[in-house]
Amino acid sequence: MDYTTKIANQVFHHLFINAAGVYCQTFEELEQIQNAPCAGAVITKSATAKERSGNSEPRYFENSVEHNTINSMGLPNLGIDYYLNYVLKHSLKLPTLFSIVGLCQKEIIDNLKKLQASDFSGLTELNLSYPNVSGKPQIAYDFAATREILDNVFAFYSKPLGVKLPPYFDIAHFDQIAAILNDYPLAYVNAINSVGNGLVIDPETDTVMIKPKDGFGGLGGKQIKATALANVRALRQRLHPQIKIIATGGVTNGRNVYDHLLCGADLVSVGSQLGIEGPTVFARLEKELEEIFADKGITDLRQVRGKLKLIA
Ligand SMILES: C=Cc1c(C(=O)O)[nH]c(=O)[nH]c1=O
Repeated sequence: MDYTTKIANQVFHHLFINAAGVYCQTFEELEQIQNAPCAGAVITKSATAKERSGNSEPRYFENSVEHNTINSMGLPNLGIDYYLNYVLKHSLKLPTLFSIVGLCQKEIIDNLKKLQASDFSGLTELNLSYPNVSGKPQIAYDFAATREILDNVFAFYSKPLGVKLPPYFDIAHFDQIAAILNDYPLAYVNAINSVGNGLVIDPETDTVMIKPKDGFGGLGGKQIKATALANVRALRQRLHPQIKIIATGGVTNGRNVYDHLLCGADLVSVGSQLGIEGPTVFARLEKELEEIFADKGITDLRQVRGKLKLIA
């Protein structure tokens, strides 16, 4: 199968990319994705202006039997300069995306001004969907704040930009966020981030699994697949066709990848299952996907992308 896919100035030869936050904290982890068979791209951990240690532990739990995770990492990262150094100083095998975040609008703008002034020429992913530490809703759940930030960003940022979105659960919200995003020259959207503020309990001890926020954390893995598919589908139906879609959420096997393609995904990112299985996951997913293509006689991605069928 020819997986060649273009987003802005980047050409991808495989569908898969790590989800920001997974296998991308350090040079070593980033290189493991660069060298992983069937990986199509790499993205950095969402970077703040300065290094952060993140929340207290335990802050992550994976159920490898059920392919589910919960996390409240608290934005640990080595700071924007570390990741800039990585993308500018090393010969990168794959298209490498730069994830940016800010605990306030000023930090977002300052981070993007630094990228704008740098020699980085790849795709930037503005994460609008991390749990906001100041107790307000996540940025992308505040539609006025989202519009304000994108107005301020596109007043100066001229390099290709995508945004990472949280899951939406209301048709009116799909309509509202798409109407905002369609007003900007976005290269892509990445949907979805973890499903916010879930709760997992240890049956042995009647205790929450993670310490931060009294156990509330972002959900990932199999449990969020239906929500992820719906968000990819709803955004594909509403966004201008030039805004591409990186699908994230619930990918644990080739069928899930196929379903995201049916919903309109251009690329597919893997988070929880990558963390559970390691970088060999991409080759397994691609093999399983090709078995499905063979069964269905599919020889071109255009026969699948966006081809979800409805019931007449
Ligand atoms: C950037 C912080 C994020 C984090 C985190 O560092 O806690 N966890 C997520 O599931 N998604 C995020 O976007």
